Amino acid sequence: MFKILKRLTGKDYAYIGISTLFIALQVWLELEIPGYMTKITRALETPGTTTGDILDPGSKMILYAVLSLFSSIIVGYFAARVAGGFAARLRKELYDQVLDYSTQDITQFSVPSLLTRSTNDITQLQMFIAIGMQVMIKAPITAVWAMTKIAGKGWQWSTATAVAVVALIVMLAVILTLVQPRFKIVQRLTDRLNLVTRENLNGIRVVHAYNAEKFQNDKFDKANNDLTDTNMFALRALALMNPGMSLISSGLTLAVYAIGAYLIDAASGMQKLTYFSNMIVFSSYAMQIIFSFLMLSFVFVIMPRVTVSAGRINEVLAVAPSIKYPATKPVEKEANGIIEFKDVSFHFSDAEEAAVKHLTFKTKPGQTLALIGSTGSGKSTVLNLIARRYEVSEGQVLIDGVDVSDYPESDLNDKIGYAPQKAVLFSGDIRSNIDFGTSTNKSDKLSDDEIKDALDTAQALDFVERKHDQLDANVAQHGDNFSGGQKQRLAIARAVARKPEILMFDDSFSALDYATDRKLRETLNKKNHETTKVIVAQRISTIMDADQIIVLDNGNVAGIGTHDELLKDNKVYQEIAYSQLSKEELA
Ligand SMILES: Nc1ncnc2c1ncn2[C@@H]1O[C@H](COP(=O)(O)OP(=O)(O)OP(=O)(O)O)[C@@H](O)[C@H]1O
Repeated sequence: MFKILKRLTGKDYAYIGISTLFIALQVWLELEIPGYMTKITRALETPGTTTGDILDPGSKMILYAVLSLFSSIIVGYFAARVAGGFAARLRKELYDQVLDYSTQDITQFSVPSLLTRSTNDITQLQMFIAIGMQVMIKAPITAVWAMTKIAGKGWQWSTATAVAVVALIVMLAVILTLVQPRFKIVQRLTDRLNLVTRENLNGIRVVHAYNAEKFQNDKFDKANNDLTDTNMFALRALALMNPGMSLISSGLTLAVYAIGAYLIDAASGMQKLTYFSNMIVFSSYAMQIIFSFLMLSFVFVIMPRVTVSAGRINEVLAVAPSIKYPATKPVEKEANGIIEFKDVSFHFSDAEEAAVKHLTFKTKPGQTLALIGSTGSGKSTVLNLIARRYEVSEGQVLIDGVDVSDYPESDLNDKIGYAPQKAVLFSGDIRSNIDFGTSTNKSDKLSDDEIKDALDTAQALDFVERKHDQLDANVAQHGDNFSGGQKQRLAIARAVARKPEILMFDDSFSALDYATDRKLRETLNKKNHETTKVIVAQRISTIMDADQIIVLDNGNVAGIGTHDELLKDNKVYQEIAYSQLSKEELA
């Protein structure tokens, strides 16, 4: 927790300092009030007192109460500023950190857990700072100040107050020991509930189509009930705090009056009046002390959760992105668009077998490299290795003669235009989805003609032009208002518009009909003949014309060559080819 609070800035500490001054003022004003009460009590007991004698201390009491209210408003304002600003900075830091994570780093936490950490967990901390600034500073000042005010007014009363304070501390300690471990579990179960809900909402169509509502509901109920049960236990334990506090404060009042009754009874003459007014003042200050502890207990109620939340946020901040990029640009040794794999193997950390084994190949600029193989054979992994989304386990991946790990991130990204297997679109319009991100190869703002040219290459122009708003046509979240094939074409256009040295298509042509698939490749070859193209495909017809085809089989390289070469003597390739096309079509 303290580690995370180190992020408070000098300005925050200045605000905390100002708040402390106003809190001290507030406490002083509040502690002055019982003094006026004594004056009023004494005046009432004194014969010949007029209304004017009571009006003066009475109006001062009201004035002090109003000033105290204004002080607390000012403190509240600064507390909100510090807490809100701190939460915003922390959220940004967390977000930036997560954005730098590689796919593998993210799997350490899971997406729903990262979401809970950057929302719910940060809100807990924000609340803690806001309440803490008002209460944690005020309570000790009030308690100590009030104690000095009552010191020497009667050891019997002081002993009663000390007993009440010890009873309070013991009660808080017991309850918090019970509650703290539960809150740790609560945050984990909140992650789980988030995960199940997210999964259900994302897959809602499949859930309905398979009549799987009951199965999914049961999953949700389990996550929900687990969370509720754990929360209930913690909240029930915390609910004991209020009655416990009432019991102790009422017990103390009772003790103060009982002791007072005994002392007054034993005293004589004016001494009786002194004891009486001392008792009134004492009970008022004693309540201030107990009230300070009551306020502190609010902090202790949220403290267990906040400690867990701070730990969870620290966990994310402590995981440095596993892929590090150098800051300076390397000197390229070969022409643009040359990809070379030197005996590359890659192993997922949680997998038994390598996903890619001993792959060696080299492309020429403008060439088309194709990857084919059954599902799970390692094709997407090869693309991820080229873009350094994954770090090789063995061997070396080079682009233009330089190891990919020697490129700064943006330089490497500038070289590559990537259309992923599952097209990813962002809410906005077509223009913002095609003119996406930055690259040294394109202008900051693409002209309509450039965007249309990319759409034309991707065979997407016809359906975009049919839209009423054309380039300004709305794109919903995830591109849900477009068909699968349309989404893929828009994703291809986005990659093409980047004008990279290397274009990578991960099964991007699978949702296209054969004619569009062929036309797209022909246009690509014509307009982007200098660009190296890497195509992952399941269909032989998509890759037949490639300059180099790599056949993958369960991570192993089953063969590398042209279509004719592989068809002649590569068993795996022959199997795939003959299962899709006739001998005449393949010839
Ligand atoms: N994040 C991951 N963690 C562990 N193993 C993974 C992960 N992603 C993929 N794999 C495994 O690595 C192997 C290669 O996966 P890859 O996605 O490269 O296959 P692919 O040939 O592209 O398949 P497809 O044609 O179905 O897209 C598979 O066995 C897969 O189960």
